[in-house]
Amino acid sequence: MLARTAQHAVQRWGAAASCSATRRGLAAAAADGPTSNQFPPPDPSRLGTADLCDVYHPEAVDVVSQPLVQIMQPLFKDLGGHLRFRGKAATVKCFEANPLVRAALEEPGEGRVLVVDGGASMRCALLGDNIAEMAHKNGWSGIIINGCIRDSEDISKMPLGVKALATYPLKSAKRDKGLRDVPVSFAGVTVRPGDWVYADKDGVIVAPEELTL
Ligand SMILES: O=C([O-])CC(=O)C(=O)O
Ligand SMILES: [Mg+2]
Repeated sequence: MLARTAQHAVQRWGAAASCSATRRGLAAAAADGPTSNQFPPPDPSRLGTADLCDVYHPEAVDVVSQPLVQIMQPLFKDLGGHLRFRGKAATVKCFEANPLVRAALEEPGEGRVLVVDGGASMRCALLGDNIAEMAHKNGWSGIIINGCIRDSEDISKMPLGVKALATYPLKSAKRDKGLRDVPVSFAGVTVRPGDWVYADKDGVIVAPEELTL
């Protein structure tokens, strides 16, 4: 994988400059002058989804391939105070009931991302300010919900990544709890517990292993 990573990085950022420049950073790349590629190398610490796609999904959209990463369809709104977040996935599959969402976010997050398949219901919210506050305090890095949240004004100020389809003011039911830590499929991807999720303003990508740039 590393060889493939390096190879595609070189293709994108220019053979002459990128190998050394990627390591030495933007300032050094600029100092290389005209031999530098017109695009600066990415900041590897950001792990931006576009830069990750350039390396791990190198084939163009019109080429059928089986890349390492999956890209979620662009269905989600950025509703948390953090636009960029990443971490290992934990999952919940539920429909119009959020007890398992609460239970998951009550656990130590250890930098994980909770991925919730709420069946795209537009009829209630699976997350509100109380649960989101708890998630932040427990060390979750973010939450992605195929469904709705509420208390969104407060959640937008929290240092937590939150992506969801929409906001809706009605709370969910508490029966028919659903399933915890099963594979979930929505937005064109399948997320398995333990996969790595990378989210930012551009979108969400999912990989079976931790990615580096
Ligand atoms: O009660 C709920 O289901 C969600 C909610 O509003 C909160 O966490 O504040
Ligand atoms: Mg609330």
